[in-house]
Amino acid sequence: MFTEILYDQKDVINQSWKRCQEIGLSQTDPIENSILTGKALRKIIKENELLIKHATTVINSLPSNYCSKLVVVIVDRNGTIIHKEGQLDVSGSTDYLSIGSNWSEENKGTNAMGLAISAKVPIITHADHHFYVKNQFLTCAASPIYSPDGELIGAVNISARKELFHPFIISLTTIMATSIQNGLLFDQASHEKVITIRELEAIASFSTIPLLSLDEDKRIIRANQSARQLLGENCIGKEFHHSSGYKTKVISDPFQKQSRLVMAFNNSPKQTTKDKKLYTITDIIGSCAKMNEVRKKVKKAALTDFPIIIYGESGTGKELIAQSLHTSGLREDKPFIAVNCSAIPETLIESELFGYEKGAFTGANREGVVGKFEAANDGTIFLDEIGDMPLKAQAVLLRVLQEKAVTRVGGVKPIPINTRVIAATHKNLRKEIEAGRFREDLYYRLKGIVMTIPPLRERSDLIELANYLLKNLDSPSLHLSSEAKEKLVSYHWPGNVRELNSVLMQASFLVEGNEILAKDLDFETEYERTTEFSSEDEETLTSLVSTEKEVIKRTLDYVSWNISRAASILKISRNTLYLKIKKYHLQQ
Ligand SMILES: Nc1ncnc2c1ncn2[C@@H]1O[C@H](COP(=O)(O)OP(=O)(O)OP(=O)(O)O)[C@@H](O)[C@H]1O
Repeated sequence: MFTEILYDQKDVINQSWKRCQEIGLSQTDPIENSILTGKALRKIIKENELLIKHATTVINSLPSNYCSKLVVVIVDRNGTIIHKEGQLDVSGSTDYLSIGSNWSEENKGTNAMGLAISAKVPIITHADHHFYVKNQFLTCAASPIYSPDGELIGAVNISARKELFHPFIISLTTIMATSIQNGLLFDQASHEKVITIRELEAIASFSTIPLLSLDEDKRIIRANQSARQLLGENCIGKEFHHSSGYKTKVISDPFQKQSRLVMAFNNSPKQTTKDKKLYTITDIIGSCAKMNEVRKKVKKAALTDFPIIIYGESGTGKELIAQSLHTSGLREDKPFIAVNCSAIPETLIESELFGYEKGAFTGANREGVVGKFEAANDGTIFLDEIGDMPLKAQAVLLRVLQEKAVTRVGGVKPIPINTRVIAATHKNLRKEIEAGRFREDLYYRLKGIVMTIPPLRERSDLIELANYLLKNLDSPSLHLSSEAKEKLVSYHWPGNVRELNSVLMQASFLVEGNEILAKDLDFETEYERTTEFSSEDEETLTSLVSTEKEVIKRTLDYVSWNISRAASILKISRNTLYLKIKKYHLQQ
């Protein structure tokens, strides 16, 4: 049994021995035994305070007689022992495995702690697996410990005299490492939504609970090791989708309670604004005449309650302007609610905008739901992509604007609404009216002040904006060479500021040194693909269009029509994806 269990680890141990020999260690030499003490020790203990706190909790949960013949230690990411429980049954060597000693492979030769840190695997080193003869009386098992962000932060190790070897000791260190990780995750995620996930077909293969912490946009902020095994090591920062073959259970969700409270009772609006970090007027960068004009209009319009229509191509900053209008105005402390009008399915438009009472229809949330208008009461509602709103939905919207009240689906009592309305679109609404796709009466309800955001290619302050965006990337010392500036200025920027940001991000990754050269600027072909084709050969055009349609359909089907996920796979914005679904009449 013993050899079987250790078989997989043989390679790891052999390679470790090889490294020890390569760096000139000799099995019979005295072992390096310097020990950190005083200020230096206090410093690393302070740095690892949280790790020690959670490790202590886990160790204390072991039966009290457990540590009588073995010792449990925690090492930091460099292999230094920062916590110890129990004593080794070694006569004359009471300070074996003492706090402050370093058990990295370079110092102590092949050993479980050192290997758990360097090879990042749970490992047993038994008897003569240890490189130094002096350590061969030991049997040790260690498992690495990761932070909720997936960084290796240390290891938990159990050691005993070799006669006390038990193969299951490695399971114990692994369970302890997982418990410590979960403790850290819960600690750090106390204000976040934490869920556990189960892959439908693979429940049995994972013995520990996969835990995720999500932010309000359902992005993964933290994940324990089991969750990363299921979702991939690079899952942090990605959106999590309940639909993709996982069963989930909410463990704690303080922010949902909070936002429900805000939405239902509207009694903590300052927090809503702060939580969502809305843009303010100082975030509008650019000093060209057209942007100065926009900024002037924003300042003036913010102090009124007139409805506003913002025109501008995709990525020009319409939402930035809408948020700045809100944060510069009298409703600054009240909610700002954005609605993507092209994204709401016709059948759900009323429940989305008006909300619904409990039990209003099959599948409805049991507690009922607050609609967008009610959530935006006293604040601002931002109707994005208004030009893409289906006609039926337009009729519903018109009703709210006329009546200044909403009645929840399944409810009877009209709720008065006092909301500032800001709409935005990349379409010419006049033309849409002429084509019969937009209601004229709605247009006049929405049209108070009109603002047009210039496309980036018409702005003379492109380099100023580029410098600002560069500064906001992680490397503030980066700057543009004169050829790079010329290349930026001569490009036509179909994706506007959003595209500029992504080109600079890519350049900051490609650049060698601090100066971004023209060759580092890689313009996105995706934008080329999404622009209209005009002078193409008709056959090529048809085949390109049908290929695009096919790829989009296949991707949507693959992710069960999860729009965010499909957009992320296709590397286009959600809005662009909605436009394409519409253009190609794609259906689920
Ligand atoms: N003048 C500006 N100054 C600073 N950042 C800007 C400016 N204009 C746009 N941006 C940035 O560009 C990105 C796109 O802006 P935003 O989402 O407001 O565009 P949009 O017109 O609403 O796009 P879409 O129509 O595709 O939703 C954001 O990250 C925004 O912060």
